[in-house]
Amino acid sequence: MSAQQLVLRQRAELVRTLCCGGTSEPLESVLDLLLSWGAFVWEDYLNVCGPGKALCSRTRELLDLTYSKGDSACSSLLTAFSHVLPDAQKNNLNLGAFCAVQNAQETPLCATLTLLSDRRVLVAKLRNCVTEALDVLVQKGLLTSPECEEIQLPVYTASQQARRLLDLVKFKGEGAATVLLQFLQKIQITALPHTTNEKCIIPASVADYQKKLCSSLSAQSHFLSTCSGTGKFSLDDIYTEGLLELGQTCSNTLVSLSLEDVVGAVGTLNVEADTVLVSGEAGSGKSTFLQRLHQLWARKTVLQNYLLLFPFSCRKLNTEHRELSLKELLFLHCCWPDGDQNELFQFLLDHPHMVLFTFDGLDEFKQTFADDQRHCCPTQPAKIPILFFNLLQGSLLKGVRKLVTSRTEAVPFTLRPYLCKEVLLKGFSPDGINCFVKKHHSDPGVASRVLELLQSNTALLGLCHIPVFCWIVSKCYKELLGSSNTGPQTITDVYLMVLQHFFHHRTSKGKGLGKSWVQEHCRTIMVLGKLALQGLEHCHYIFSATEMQNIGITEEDIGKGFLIQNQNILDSKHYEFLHLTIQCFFAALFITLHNDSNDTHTVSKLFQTQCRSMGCLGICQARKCDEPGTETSNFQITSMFVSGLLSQCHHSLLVQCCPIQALHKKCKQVVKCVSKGMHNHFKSIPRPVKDEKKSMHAMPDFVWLVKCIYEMQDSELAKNVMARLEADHLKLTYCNIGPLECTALAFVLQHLKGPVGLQLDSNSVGDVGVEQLLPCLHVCHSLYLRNNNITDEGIAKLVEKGVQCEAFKKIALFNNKLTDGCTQHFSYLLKTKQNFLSLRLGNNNITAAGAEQLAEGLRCSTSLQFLGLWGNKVADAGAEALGHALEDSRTLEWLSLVDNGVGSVGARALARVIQNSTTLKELWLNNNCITRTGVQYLVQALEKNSSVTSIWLRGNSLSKEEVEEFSMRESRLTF
Ligand SMILES: Nc1ncnc2c1ncn2[C@@H]1O[C@H](COP(=O)(O)OP(=O)(O)OP(=O)(O)O)[C@@H](O)[C@H]1O
Repeated sequence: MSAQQLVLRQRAELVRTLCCGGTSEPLESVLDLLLSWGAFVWEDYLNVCGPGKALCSRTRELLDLTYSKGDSACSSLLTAFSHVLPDAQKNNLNLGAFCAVQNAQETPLCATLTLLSDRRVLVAKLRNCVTEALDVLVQKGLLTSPECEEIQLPVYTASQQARRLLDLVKFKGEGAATVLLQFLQKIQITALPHTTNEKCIIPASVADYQKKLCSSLSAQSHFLSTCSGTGKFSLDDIYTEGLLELGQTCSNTLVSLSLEDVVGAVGTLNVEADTVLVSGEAGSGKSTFLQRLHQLWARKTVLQNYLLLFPFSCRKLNTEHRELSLKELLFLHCCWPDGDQNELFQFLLDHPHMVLFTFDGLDEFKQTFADDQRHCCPTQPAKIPILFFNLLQGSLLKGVRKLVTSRTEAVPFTLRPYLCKEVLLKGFSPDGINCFVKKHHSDPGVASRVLELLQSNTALLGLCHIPVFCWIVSKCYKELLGSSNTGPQTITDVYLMVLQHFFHHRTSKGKGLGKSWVQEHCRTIMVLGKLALQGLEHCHYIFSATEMQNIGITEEDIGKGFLIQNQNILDSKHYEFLHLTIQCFFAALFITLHNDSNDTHTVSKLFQTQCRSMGCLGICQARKCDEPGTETSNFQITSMFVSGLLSQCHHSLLVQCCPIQALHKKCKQVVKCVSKGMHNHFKSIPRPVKDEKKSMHAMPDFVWLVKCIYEMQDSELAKNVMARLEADHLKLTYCNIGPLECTALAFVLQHLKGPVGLQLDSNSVGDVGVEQLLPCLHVCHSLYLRNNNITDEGIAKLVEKGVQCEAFKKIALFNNKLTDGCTQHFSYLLKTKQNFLSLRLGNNNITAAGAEQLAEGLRCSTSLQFLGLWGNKVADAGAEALGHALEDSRTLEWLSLVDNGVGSVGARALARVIQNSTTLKELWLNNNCITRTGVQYLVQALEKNSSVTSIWLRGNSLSKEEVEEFSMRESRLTF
């Protein structure tokens, strides 16, 4: 297909790809290349970049103009796309193989032309030293100060400033261009901007301040700060590495990031932005991660390219109502300088790349992020939200690295264009859970008993992937080990256990908890519950002593340990709940137990979907209506707790505090709300396109409602709800599904009327999650688990159950952690299940030995149609084993051995499959090392085959001439 046709056919995708990040940098980089390759002249450039045009219009203009210029310009355009886009985006486009354009350019004869021909490289170099370059040009009288100011207007990103400078210098002529090129040659900036400039002289006031910052951060981070009222653990003793992954991976491999990587350049999607987001669900360890980062920086163990680190807590920023300048904000909220403030601040302004800001809990910030008010002056006072938002955008202190944590579901859409990357904190891995429990219990006997208990209660083990639950389980180990029944299954069970634990341990010595402990502590529960609910309604998480007194909270109530003194506000006593999730739990207790006949709507209001945008319970007004915030997240957690508390199994406990009729009534309300919520969700499923199956793309709300049903442990409700679902395919990709969600999903989905395809790609299911999904495997005809950290262990359990499920016919496990250890299980599956259709194991770690194992099963299968082994390492020996096994297959239609180190020996074995098969349609062998001999086998086999439509052989060991020769001989070969 010609380049022009490719541009036309993919117009919508090309526009979407260039515009999806919300920044114009990719478009401008493409234009840089087109200019430098001579595909565009200056007028073209101005036409596309005309002032006031939206990004999409500019991109369309670019495509139109290039198309009108013909095939050669289009091939330059596609090449430019392929240079500029990250791999992940390129994968979805066909950019052809037009790569020789830039080489055609001759070495330019003069400096102004060099500015044009080397434009992309020059922009990259210059963006780190625009100020220095301007200084040189001004000193030589080649530019004026107003021209410099114009270039450095804060609305422009560093790259845009660099481009404006190049353009201006070009128009100034040869003299200016020569000076600029000489300057760039001299400084030879190759390193990233975030490395410390060795030549920088650090003034004494800055060095002193750094020392003070380090010692204050060391002190603050010594003890674990959240949940810290419950026995002081030093962070060193308890800190356990959590799983950190890039939000959007540029490659197909899952990378677990180190702490340095989180802040560093790895995974950057937008080089112009300075803000890194670390997101995760409630209790996944975001605050603890930041605390560890502060501690290690203060010890000079990590991130030493940042000379200064300013830690902020959004919870504390909420309490600041004054207008402050940036300088005041830094010094008042982080660390007060003893030396010369002006010199220190000036250093900061001059060396932004040496400074790191951290903001904990963006989701807790009262106002939603907005970028409509610009504030660029570092000395002018402004309201806190304005300062904060302008810092994140880079309008204030451009170049300072910002690290922000937030609950995933509360990240505002408007913030995305200002993020250089997103890192997901996914809680503990199975090893992490082991490690945490062992750290928590100094007695190894206790630790191993707790771990044994977790292994025997997989629902609880699933919960423990979230650190806050792991903490509760470890804290309440006595209750757990002593319990005679199955132990907690739901989050509500776990929080009830912590409630019981605290009341037990803070009750006067010798007096244990009686059966009627809820009744005994009803007053405390209700006053703390009221405080918690009022707090949630107002996004209020820190409480003054007066507020607490007004509600009737006494010293004795405080003494129960659920509230701890806030360490950041020193002038008077302020309290916060041990953890935000505990605040949600108390709010839920209040909603459940409060028995006011006038108040019949609280439960319904809590569940109403629209109430989450209007301000739940009618009060939360601070945020914009269309944005999710913490209140959404917190009210969702609260409603899960309400569902759990109203579960039949807790009635006997709660009836001590609330009449049974009232509990029944509220329970009915929850059932009604959940059913209605689900029903509305199902109603919104679009009709299927012709010839396609009806597919439900589940939104996060669906997962939340599923979790509510699970908390209620109400199978009847699950059955009734699922009876109404009419879909063949459930798509839950990128929905933060971990083991805990898998438990809830299986509880509900097992009641589906008929089998569906369940697509869970790109979540954190893991082996524990796989095990949790088993109860619903009989209603899955296809299971998609790409990118889910699954190992051979998970596969063993999956196959064991899978062979018993008649409907289960397809599985996709692309990009997990599978090795040869899984192939014996699949082999067994293929032998045992003679209706199994599709096995996709791409991008794992399967070698020839694994392929040989698999071959045993393949030989016996009379049903398999699709076999995908893309990106493994089966090599010739593996291909031979597979080839021999598939020789007699009467069902195989599609086989992929792309990128497997297969040579001509392997090709020969596969040729025999082709020769014998009457069903095979496609064989994918790209990126292997097949030579002429191998292709000859394939061609000969094709002569005897009429079913195959294509064999893909791109990227093998063939010369250009050989490719041409074979293309002529056999049109079904694709090179
Ligand atoms: N890496 C870790 N090592 C040891 N314990 C941890 C770790 N992360 C979290 N925890 C435990 O989990 C508790 C909750 O963690 P944390 O407050 O950091 O979660 P969070 O993600 O900030 O929660 P939220 O979104 O609700 O604010 C901590 O008090 C601690 O007990």
